[in-house]
Amino acid sequence: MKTSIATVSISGDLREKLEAIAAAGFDGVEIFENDFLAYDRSPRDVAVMVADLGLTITLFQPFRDFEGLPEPQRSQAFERAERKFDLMGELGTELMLVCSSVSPLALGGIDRAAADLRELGERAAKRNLRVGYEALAWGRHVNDHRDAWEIVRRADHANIGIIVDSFHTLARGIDPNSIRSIPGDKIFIVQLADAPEIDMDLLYWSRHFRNMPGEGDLDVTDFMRAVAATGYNGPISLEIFNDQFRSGSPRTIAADGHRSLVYLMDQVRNSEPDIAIDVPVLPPRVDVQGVAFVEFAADEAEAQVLAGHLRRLGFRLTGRHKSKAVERFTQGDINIVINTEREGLAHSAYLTHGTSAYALGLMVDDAAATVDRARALGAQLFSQRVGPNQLSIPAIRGIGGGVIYFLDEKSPLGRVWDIEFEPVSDPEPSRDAGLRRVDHVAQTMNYEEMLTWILFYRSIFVAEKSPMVDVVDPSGLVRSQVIENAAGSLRLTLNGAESHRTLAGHFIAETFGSSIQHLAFASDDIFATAAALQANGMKTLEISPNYYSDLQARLGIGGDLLERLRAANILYDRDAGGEFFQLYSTNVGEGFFFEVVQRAGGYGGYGAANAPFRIAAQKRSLTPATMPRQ
Ligand SMILES: O=C(O)c1ccc(O)c(O)c1
Ligand SMILES: [Mg+2]
Repeated sequence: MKTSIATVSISGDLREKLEAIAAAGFDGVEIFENDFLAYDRSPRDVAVMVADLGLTITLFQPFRDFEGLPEPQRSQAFERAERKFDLMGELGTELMLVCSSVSPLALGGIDRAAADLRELGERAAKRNLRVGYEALAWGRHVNDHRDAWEIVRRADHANIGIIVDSFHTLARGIDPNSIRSIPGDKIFIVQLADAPEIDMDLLYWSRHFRNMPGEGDLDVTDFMRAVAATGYNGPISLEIFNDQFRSGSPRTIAADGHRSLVYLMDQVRNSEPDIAIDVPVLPPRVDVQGVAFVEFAADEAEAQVLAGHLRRLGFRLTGRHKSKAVERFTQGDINIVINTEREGLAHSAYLTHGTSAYALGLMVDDAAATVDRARALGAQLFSQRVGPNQLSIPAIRGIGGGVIYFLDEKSPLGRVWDIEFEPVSDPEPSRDAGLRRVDHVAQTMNYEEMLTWILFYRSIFVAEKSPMVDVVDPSGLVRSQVIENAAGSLRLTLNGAESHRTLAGHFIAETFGSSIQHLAFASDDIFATAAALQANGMKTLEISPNYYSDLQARLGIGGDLLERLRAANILYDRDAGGEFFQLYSTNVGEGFFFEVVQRAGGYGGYGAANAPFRIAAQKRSLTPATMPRQ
């Protein structure tokens, strides 16, 4: 199946757009007329450029306000179409999109529109061109693909077909299964876009908030399944109007687009096994069984400081790497690795970001298949020279240039600790604090990167995203999005900072880029954990007394429980499923921190209601010299 993307989806001038589109691996491109008009080379030059990049032009668009006009506007519209047919000849493209009219002059009437399209088909046929008719969701008389199809059917001309666009259908809540009754060869091209669920004017929503399939909330897979059922085998083409993408990196946006189509077609193939769909077979989405380890890069001095934090959290030094400057700390099922090597990626991560949690190890069923899937989805593979007593651990690059390693039980990877590490007993053991496993990993990034990473995680792993939550930092908004699986064995929170004055923004600025900002560990008894942490000399983040007064008013928490929460600086939340308890470390460096949580019952959230108060407390505890006060 051929992939395509509209030039309007990418930032830059026409050359930059086309280069990024070719580099991302697309077969074709829709030339959005304004992108051509704004460019200063001739149509023939553009045709050569497109061909030199190995692309074909799948569509020229849009031709507006054509059908249903009275005279003299009707004749003028045909004249206008002839001029655009001339241009298409020079560009070397044979398909034009006519979108349904929004003109106040348009008269409406299905037969009138059909007659106009039939005549346009006659004119197009003389030049071996074809015309596809698309219902805009806000079209004056035609705003539903079912009406567009009836018009195309009545036009009854070989050179006239329909163009379906997932946004226009899904945004209006039209059942995409109505596409199944359209003959596949009358669908001239399929345009795809997703969008976040926002209640707003259709035109504004479409022009500013579309995003790549898989990044939003529309059921684009369901739409594409219906298209596939018609036997359609032309190009699938992204048409994404998005303010962020217009200012984003052309290469990144184009690469995300290509990934979204590979992912989408994989989903379609899996859900329509009886339809022959010409796309490569990928290993299935990967079920993550848990976080096997988190690896920090540090120098020797900072490794000591970090080890101190870990010991106060109840971790013990339990292993030393046989050939590298790497130590393993454990508690419950949690493994924390500190890497102080002077070469390799850990060292470059340290030089770039300072002490940082630059790598994540995930336990999966099949590490090799995981990397195969990730590669097919355009992820960058990572490997380093393997020394004696070392396994070659399959890995890909993740957020901020970090790494995600994969371990499995079916290969020696599951015995990595025995193979690569020498057991040691901690010379400075602290009290076990009852931390059982990693509850979640929080990654902070610039807001513009969030969609990229949402798509990255969702396309590779079995994971869903929950709605975006706005978290109020005293100095600005931070947007938070959860990626998690049903079992809760993969829980990632992605935080997008829009301002450098927020805690998240400060962290990105000080550590030179996106990375893991906090690790949350699960306890089965947070009060016992708090007592152990205190015995170990750990300082927890101090929460304002005002917070506890409100807890009493808001949730009716009183008496002994309120006192115990207040005394241990534990935050509390409740949802329909159960209760949630959280406590925080003070900052480790420039905004990194640890969290301890207890989920009682089936609490499914992350304490979003508490975030503003926790962030305010963290900002109070940062040194005023480095952290701008509001
Ligand atoms: O927003 C628009 O006008 C517009 C134009 C052409 C399209 O294909 C489309 O889906 C929307
Ligand atoms: Mg469209």
